[in-house]
Amino acid sequence: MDSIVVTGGGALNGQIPIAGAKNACLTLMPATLLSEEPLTLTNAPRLSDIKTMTALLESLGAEVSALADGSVIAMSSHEANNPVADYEIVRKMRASNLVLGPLLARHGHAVVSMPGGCAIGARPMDLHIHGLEALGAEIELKEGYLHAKAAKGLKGAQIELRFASVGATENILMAATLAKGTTVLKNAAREPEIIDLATCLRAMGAQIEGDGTETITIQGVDRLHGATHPVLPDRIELGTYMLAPAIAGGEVELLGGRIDLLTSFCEKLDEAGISVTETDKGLKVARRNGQIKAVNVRTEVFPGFPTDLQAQMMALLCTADGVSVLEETIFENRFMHAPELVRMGAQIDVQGGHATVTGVERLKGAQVMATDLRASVSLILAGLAAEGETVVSRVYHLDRGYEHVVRKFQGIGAKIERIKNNG
Ligand SMILES: CC(=O)N[C@H]1[C@@H](OP(=O)(O)OP(=O)(O)OC[C@H]2O[C@@H](n3ccc(=O)[nH]c3=O)[C@H](O)[C@@H]2O)O[C@H](CO)[C@@H](O)[C@@H]1O
Ligand SMILES: C=C(OP(=O)(O)O)C(=O)O
Repeated sequence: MDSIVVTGGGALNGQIPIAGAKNACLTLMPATLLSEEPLTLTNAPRLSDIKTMTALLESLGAEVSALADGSVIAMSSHEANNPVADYEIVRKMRASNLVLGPLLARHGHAVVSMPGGCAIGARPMDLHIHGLEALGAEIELKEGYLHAKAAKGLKGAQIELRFASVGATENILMAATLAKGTTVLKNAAREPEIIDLATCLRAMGAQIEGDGTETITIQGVDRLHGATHPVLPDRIELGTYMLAPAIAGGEVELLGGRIDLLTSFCEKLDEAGISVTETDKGLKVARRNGQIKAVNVRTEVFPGFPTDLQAQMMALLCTADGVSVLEETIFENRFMHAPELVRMGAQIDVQGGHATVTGVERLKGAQVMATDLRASVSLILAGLAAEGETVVSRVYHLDRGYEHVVRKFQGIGAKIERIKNNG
């Protein structure tokens, strides 16, 4: 298993281009199943999760080509007639569950392996299931697979989600585009990735209003056609790299970055003493003066502070002046980076969903282990400012969500390399 070695110290300066959003691309790709005509995505990120989604769609009979070094994904579901999403692929990535709604809408039945829990939480599927059942599907769990059928086709319905789940909103939205009649989805997720999906579906001929608000209305149509859609910039990759100069010093410009994708996060950076300025190419980030101030952070659904940036923010707060409290409200087990940061000299006390971080003057390099995608990158960020060498193992997690991660950090002057281990 490869590892990443970071040598801390030294300010970071330069530019980083922000890729297309993993979480948008992973929901845009299954949308191809809704049409027999081609769907092309531009600005796609080059990530292992995208390869997994490619393999899943191919297993369903779709044709998927990665063009222009992977930044364009051309898909055709003309021949996609297998409605079974196999455990062997689904188990690799939770987002595989996003084929359920499209398969059901297209074939009237679908058999999709339950994705199972993951390191950050149990992540059940009840909201996806209840929503699709409200559209007229009958869903049964048999031998680890969700067997869904809608013999008479899907029908528009009024659905209110108990929690504004991103994935459930996406599955229901996609299924409802081909249902008969009107669907009104209340307490829908409002994340930018939902708006991106709705924008793409509209380009394919869907009738959707209200995306980005709590109520989405979908008027079902008979068929969707082909389209070409640019994937929106990755706000989590953006926020991650914004933290690099915040932690290590220097000034970095994030090309393609937008404040509207990260308003709560930018407000917290401001409170912590980090300046974020809009430029004609993106965002520039630097410390306002030497010291980082302690801040309290509570993760929330959009437009609140994103859970996917909580680990990276914790890395920043480890060397802040004072005591910060981070509250994780989205996932029940998302502080696995804390004990690893403690190995680097951080002072963190985790009690249930709260982590209290008492800032220390300097972190110290150590051997640490990545436990999930965002935890991995938080350890790299911590290593950038630590004294000495930090070796992060199990970095395959990183490949899921950060394209050319080493090259991008090196581009701003970080001392970082990937050590291949073929053993
Ligand atoms: C591929 C993708 O886009 N992943 C993102 C998506 O995940 P994902 O779509 O899985 O996240 P959800 O918004 O669905 O999950 C949020 C919370 O709702 C719970 N829940 C969800 C569904 C359900 O049927 N029942 C239920 O109880 C989950 O266990 C979790 O505690 O949104 C998360 C929250 O912003 C992000 O961290 C992930 O990076
Ligand atoms: C939790 C994440 O992804 P996924 O939902 O694919 O596990 C993430 O991107 O941080």
